[in-house]
Amino acid sequence: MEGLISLKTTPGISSQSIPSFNHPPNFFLRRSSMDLPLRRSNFFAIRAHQSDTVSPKKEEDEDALKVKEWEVGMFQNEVAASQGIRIRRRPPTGPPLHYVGPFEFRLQNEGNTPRNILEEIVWHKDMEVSEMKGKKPLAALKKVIENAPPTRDFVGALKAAHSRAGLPGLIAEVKKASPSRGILRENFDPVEIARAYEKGGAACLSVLTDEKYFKGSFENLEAIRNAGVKCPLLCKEFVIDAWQIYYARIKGADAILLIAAVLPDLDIRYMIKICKMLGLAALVEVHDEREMDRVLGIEGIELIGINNRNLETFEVDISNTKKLLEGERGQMIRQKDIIVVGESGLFTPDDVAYVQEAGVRAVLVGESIVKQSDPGKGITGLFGKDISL
Ligand SMILES: O=P(O)(O)OC[C@@H](O)[C@@H](O)c1c[nH]c2ccccc12
Repeated sequence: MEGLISLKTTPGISSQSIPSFNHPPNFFLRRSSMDLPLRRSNFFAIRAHQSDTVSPKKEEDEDALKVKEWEVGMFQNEVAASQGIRIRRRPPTGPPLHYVGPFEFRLQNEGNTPRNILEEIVWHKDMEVSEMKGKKPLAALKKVIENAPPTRDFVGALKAAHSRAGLPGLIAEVKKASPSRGILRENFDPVEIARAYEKGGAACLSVLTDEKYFKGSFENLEAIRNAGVKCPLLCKEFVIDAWQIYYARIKGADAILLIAAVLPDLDIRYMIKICKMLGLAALVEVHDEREMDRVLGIEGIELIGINNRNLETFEVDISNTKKLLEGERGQMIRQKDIIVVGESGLFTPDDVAYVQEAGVRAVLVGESIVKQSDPGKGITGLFGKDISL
């Protein structure tokens, strides 16, 4: 049985004063900008609070707007679920409330506990982004972007590396830690690692910016960009809000990751448009056939990453890349001239040859090269030869 985790009375609101409502009480708006959960208690508390200052007509309009917002939120969650997206968005104020007479109480494990690590990361990101947005509003970011140096051609660099060496172009990842592997490198100097990767023949770099789970940062991204590293940079983030794309752009990103397990199609479409506007490449990441099919239905995608790691369970299986590129899917990818990136769990020249054979033109590698005392030499070990020549 689930535990009772809080119990309190609500001043001014008794169960009798709450009109019945057809919507489930624990439904939350998805958008982080609308942080107020429109449960009936809040909804009517807002009304009560406003009633002496707002005219009845205005109040009615505002109520109608709140109900509409609630419905739109419900619709968005339903759309995500219908696309097979299992990752739910964070309930803004914890577990849903229940009422017995004048008492409110909350139950544990009732939609308030993340079901897996990806969901936990996304819920934490929701809070982080709301806070950062407050400090740096979009309008301010847009001003900075007006004077920002141009982006570098991420896709072009991968294509050039692939046709030059006849091997998958390498996106080398600046990665200090991960939730599945813990700390990968103790003495971690992001700029030094980035320079070693560049010297070792990487076509592009990936820089983790998530702090809590991957011990990365936007400062790392900015420092690598400002250190004169020429490889185009992928901002490796959990993007849930377009604001993050603008922020990545001002911190020096040339490309950004969009994870299909987290984002509904409409969000991916919208974010790809923003990327194009800002001169960024979008690497759209999939893990299974369903996500691949969704993404193949979206116009304008140039780069698809196949993650061999399941972000919900951490299981790694490099045959996933092969599986997702077989048959009609592979055909469609070739027709559309999409560059596929094989991601995660690649350690040996055999691994690289295996995913190349499966059809990738690029690979994204972290652990196996970042762990080496000289990450540049790690690249030589990964490919079985010096690719910097
Ligand atoms: O360290 P690896 O197994 O070589 O994996 C690198 C990269 O693929 C992995 O870090 C990654 C792929 N997709 C992600 C999404 C979020 C965070 C991390 C990732």
